[in-house]
Amino acid sequence: MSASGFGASGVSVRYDDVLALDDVTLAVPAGAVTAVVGGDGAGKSTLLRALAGVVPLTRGSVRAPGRRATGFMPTGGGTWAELTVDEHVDFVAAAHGLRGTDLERRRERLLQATGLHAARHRLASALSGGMRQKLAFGLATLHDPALLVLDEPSTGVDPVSRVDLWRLVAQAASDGAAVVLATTYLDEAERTSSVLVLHEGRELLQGPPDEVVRRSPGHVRRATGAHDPRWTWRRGRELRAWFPADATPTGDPVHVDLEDAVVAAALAREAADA
Ligand SMILES: Nc1ncnc2c1ncn2[C@@H]1O[C@H](COP(=O)(O)OP(=O)(O)OP(=O)(O)O)[C@@H](O)[C@H]1O
Repeated sequence: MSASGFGASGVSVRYDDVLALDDVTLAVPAGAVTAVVGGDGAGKSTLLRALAGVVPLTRGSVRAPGRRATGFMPTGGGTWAELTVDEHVDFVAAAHGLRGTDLERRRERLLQATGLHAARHRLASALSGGMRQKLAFGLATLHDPALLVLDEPSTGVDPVSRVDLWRLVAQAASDGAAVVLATTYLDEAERTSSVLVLHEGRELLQGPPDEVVRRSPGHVRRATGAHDPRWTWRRGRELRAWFPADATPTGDPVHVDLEDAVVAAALAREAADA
């Protein structure tokens, strides 16, 4: 864990009989965006909830600044259907003890940054999905948290709003926050400082995106002939095939990106566990 940041060290979390996280370590430095990626049930939400201090640890430790200096945007949540945009700001501001001119300055900043000025008197239930996500982001950052934890902030959001949200995330990091987010969009993760790839609660790969790509196990090829469907996946109009490091791969080489690297790492782990 870096001295100027936060993170998790050897963290395990068990829910009854499910070991959701198994000995995971992650540094979340200030002034940078750190991504947690992985498939369904990989443990992304559990790790973020552990960092936000809302789930008890079974083992390990978390270095975090405490609730008052943490901003948490839960997946698909953080807003209430029956409150207007302005009422959300009032509600969250009250929870942080913000009032007076300081509150009005922060409200104005949120409305400007999220483009929600014209919608300030609208109920959250009458906002588009993208507007709701931007509101949730604005609320999570209203108190200028030192640690910002975002669980799939752009999932289900149209491409234009995704760009807007990403700009807000990058701005929070350049303003000095330690930002950690879960995402299923590997093109987003590719733009972060560091990526943790989780699979069934365990770390598969970790590091700067280009390093993760370089360290991806085995060979990835464009699938041309008949390949075992277990080791094949679709990328746009093409099929990809994965081969273990000691195999002789067939098919054209491809430019491996983070998405290929993550799939390759998951397949390698499945092959090793089989
Ligand atoms: N409250 C809970 N009680 C019991 N099991 C849980 C609970 N929350 C999560 N799990 C289990 O823990 C594992 C990790 O779940 P988690 O939600 O952290 O994964 P995820 O990577 O965020 O996946 P998704 O994107 O599908 O939410 C899964 O097997 C899940 O079923």
